[in-house]
Amino acid sequence: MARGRLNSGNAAEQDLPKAKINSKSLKQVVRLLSYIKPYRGRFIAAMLFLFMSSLVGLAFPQFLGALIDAAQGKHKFSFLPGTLNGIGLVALVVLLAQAFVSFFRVIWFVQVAERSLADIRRDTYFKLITLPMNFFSNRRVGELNSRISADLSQIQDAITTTLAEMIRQLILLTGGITFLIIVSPKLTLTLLLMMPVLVVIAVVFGRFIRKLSRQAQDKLAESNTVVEETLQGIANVKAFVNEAFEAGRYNKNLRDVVKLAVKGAKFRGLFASFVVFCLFGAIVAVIWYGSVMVNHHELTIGKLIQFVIYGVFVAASMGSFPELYGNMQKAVGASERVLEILDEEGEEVSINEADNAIKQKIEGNLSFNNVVFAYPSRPELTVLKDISFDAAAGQKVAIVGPSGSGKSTMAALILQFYHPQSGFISFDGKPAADYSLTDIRNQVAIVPQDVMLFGGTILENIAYGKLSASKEEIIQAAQRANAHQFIMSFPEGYDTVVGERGVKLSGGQRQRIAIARALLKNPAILILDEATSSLDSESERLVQEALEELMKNRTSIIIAHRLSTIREADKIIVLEKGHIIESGNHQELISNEQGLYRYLSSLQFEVG
Ligand SMILES: Nc1ncnc2c1ncn2[C@@H]1O[C@H](COP(=O)(O)OP(=O)(O)OP(=O)(O)O)[C@@H](O)[C@H]1O
Repeated sequence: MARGRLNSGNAAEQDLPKAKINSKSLKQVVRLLSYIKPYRGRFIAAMLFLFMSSLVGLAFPQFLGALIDAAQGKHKFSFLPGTLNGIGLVALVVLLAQAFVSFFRVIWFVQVAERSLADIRRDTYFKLITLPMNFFSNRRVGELNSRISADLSQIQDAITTTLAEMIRQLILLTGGITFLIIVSPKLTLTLLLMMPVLVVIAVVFGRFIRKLSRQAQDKLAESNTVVEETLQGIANVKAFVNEAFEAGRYNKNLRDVVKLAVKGAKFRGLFASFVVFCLFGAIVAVIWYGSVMVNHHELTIGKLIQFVIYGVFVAASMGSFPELYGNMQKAVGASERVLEILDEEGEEVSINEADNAIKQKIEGNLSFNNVVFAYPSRPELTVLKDISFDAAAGQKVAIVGPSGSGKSTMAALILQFYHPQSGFISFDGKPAADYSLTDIRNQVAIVPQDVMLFGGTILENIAYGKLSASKEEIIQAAQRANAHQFIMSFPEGYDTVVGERGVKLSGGQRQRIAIARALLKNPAILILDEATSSLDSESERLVQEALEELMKNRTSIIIAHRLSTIREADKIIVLEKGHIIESGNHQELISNEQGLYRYLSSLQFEVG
């Protein structure tokens, strides 16, 4: 039982790191708060209502005091009616007003937070997907994902709850203390001397207990690792007859968990006794001293009760600050991480589709001019060393070479995923820098090795090549890509859902979908990253036919793994360790007895 409580708590929330709140971090938060600007009218109204409902909350002890005094025939509150019914009626009206105000306050805060958060989410997501490729090689997808989910949820909580709650508690605290002083400065002094000490002790104690419970949690996780390890390696455990050893290991861990949990329980018990003693002690002390004052006619009973309730208000808001502050720290940390993404330099891609339309046409002439390149994440390894070659419009150029020689890197450079450290790539004789990024990517298509299909219909997946394509265009592309027949063999045809929750397509089928996609895009330059995994001969024939169709009338750069498919290429470039060591057509290269191409060919088929 004790452990159940000890281990409770929202793990995900606990995991979010807290940040220091200082002027720099607050500036960051203010920047993020600028997302509230479009909804500021509603935000201000919500703040106003929050203010009002907190003030009305402060008025309730007044009503209670007035009611009790009125019951004793005393009329101490000049601004309220003197009769019991009169006071009750006013209280009811105020209550209704309070309910009304609270309703709108909550709704408006949520509306503002949801809308501005959706804006932040949209901007963060768009920034993420337009960041250069290099950004992604240094980060894990899970980490980026958590920024969009956990971090932004924390900020959302801060706007909807924490901020409002902090303001409310601040009003209750200052208002409460003010009323305490008005009711009885003497009693207030007694209370205020006790309270901060109690609150500080409670907070420090609470923190210590939380630390203990976290330790117990860690220990428990450790013991679970033992279970996991032994179950995974159960064959080993059995083969070595180590059951007793593992049981002993687990048992020791469990004993530690229990020890920690019991220690935690002791402190928890102590804490509970302390709270009960101090809390009730404080109340008893105040009531005792207050009663003495009532006896001496320094205070009415109504005022005493009022005082006790305000005292509870003040204590409760003092007690709520540490948690609110902790949440604020988490939100500040989350804001910093989100802003980090928003501040990154993105690629020049517009969020408006219309802006990304082709402005400068590319005929298909491509050349590499003394290109030298190392990945920014691994600057010490020069992947491409002084690469120069030309591909005239409509030509087929194949790139071959051992694994790791830099073939895919060349494709990444053509697509402008990265930029050379020296040298340049040009299209139709003009350096890539003279074109807009979207112009280049819109006119270059890639059929990758591993075709990624999105969870959607086959139709949607093909249309990814040209979002504006009509169904007829899509079907036509599928027919040219030898994909129509297999698509129609599914009961739902083009509306068949693919991916995790749908039909799983074979490698060859996925490739033909990718070819249909590329056909629809109709690029001037095509990059074919040949699949390494071999298909069966029928599937291979269908894919090869589709590829031939796709390569017609455009420049094709073929990253070839099977040399049989590139015999007809206009030019073959042989790459080794980032250098072009040979180039020419098949006949020329094969006649070089010492050449790498001839050697690679001999490994794959009889030299002809
Ligand atoms: N994102 C990256 N960051 C850092 N280094 C990379 C990255 N991608 C590839 N490399 C390195 O660049 C070199 C060339 O890789 P590349 O993928 O271009 O070779 P490849 O010729 O296409 O190989 P394969 O035939 O196996 O696909 C390799 O040493 C590889 O480790």
